[in-house]
Amino acid sequence: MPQDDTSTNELQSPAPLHTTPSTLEIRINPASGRSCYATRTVPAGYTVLAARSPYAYTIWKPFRNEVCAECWRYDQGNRSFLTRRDDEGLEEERKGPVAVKENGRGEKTGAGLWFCDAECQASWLAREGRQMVDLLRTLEGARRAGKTMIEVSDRQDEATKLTKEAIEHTWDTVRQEERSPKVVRRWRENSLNDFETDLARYILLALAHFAREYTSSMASLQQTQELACPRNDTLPGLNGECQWDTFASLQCNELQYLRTYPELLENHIRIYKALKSRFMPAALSDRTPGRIDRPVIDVLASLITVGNVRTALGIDPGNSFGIWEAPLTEESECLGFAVYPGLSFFNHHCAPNVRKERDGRALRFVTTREVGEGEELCISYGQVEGMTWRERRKELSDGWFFDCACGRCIADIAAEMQAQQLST
Ligand SMILES: C[S@@+](CC[C@H](N)C(=O)[O-])C[C@H]1O[C@@H](n2cnc3c(N)ncnc32)[C@H](O)[C@@H]1O
Repeated sequence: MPQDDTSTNELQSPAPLHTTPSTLEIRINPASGRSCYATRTVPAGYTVLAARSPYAYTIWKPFRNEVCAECWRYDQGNRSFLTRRDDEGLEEERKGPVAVKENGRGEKTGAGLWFCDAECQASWLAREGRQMVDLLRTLEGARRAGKTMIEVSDRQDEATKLTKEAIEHTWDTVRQEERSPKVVRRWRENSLNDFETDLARYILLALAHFAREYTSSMASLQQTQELACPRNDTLPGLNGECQWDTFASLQCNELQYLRTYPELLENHIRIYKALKSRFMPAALSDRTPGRIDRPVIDVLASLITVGNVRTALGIDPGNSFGIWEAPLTEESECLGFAVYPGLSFFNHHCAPNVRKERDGRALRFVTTREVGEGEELCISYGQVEGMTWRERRKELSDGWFFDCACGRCIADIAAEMQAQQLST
């Protein structure tokens, strides 16, 4: 999983969480794809873009009961500040039967949400809706008992690399299988390990947001809409808060990622099967509480397609930001990852002019120096600034699957070539 150095440690005087769309525009950089450019001179310390909340995210299971699901506060494993769980304390307001399930050991399955207090809980519920708690709880029912950490093995050699055709063929087989409702029902018997369940939570959040956007636009427009995603060359609106169309237009790194970690294809398929089978309307009808909104569930079920799940899985590597324990040190824990679609059009530079500032679940991008009109606005994807160009390239190629074409690398390579020519 690519990681980055997002942290609050650089936060001195928090800039306002406003977005300033007129400050930047997205254009194509021939060497690195879509990229953000300043439309006017921007002073140092200026927030060029911000998002209050990610479109989709996950907190890794080992940290789930140590991190507030709303403000992402983490206190080195101390849990005493977390006083509320899931929708605890709100039971009396429920319309239907309580959606608590039991696992094989007779323990209650929760939704995996812990909050500092009623205020954090209320903020989360106001944004995500109470039915999201039930959806997460339903998904948690698929989690295999026992402890499984992230399972990513060492890189494979060339001979074992997956091809695009092999990936397509594998997914086509899944598409064939799912034609039979009986087969899909059987998929419900499969359980997921922790890594798979955590990735499935991220996908579920994204698709639940999509379903909500879709149903509300249906309600307001009262006309049929096209569910298909926009093409990959779409230039999105410049707003830190985004919808599915911007999310789905992010660069997909499925092939590069699976070629590096081929065994993950199996995890991806298990995740898809769990989502598909557990959120079938029929599967939910006998289990979910009265407050789950049927139209949203029906739309959600229809959005759990091979295409949409692959989109979400392919976006994670290369676009997600690590949620790092702050302040950032060598020992900081990576608590999870989050995708903020509006912020994913910033390219990497080995001498960046924009820094990331995480403030709770909000992320803002702030200039580190004055940036001239027309200049590219770039962040650093990792902590590579102190490395040689060869080290930087390796780090970026290994973690982010691209050969860096930033101005600093081009200049460093050119200087080395010139020095070599002079010495011969
Ligand atoms: C988060 S996306 C940035 C937006 C992307 N350019 C696009 O068109 O969607 C990261 C991807 O942008 C490209 N990229 C970013 N910085 C780059 C750089 N310095 N050199 C080459 N490619 C870069 C790589 O393909 C990388 O995987």
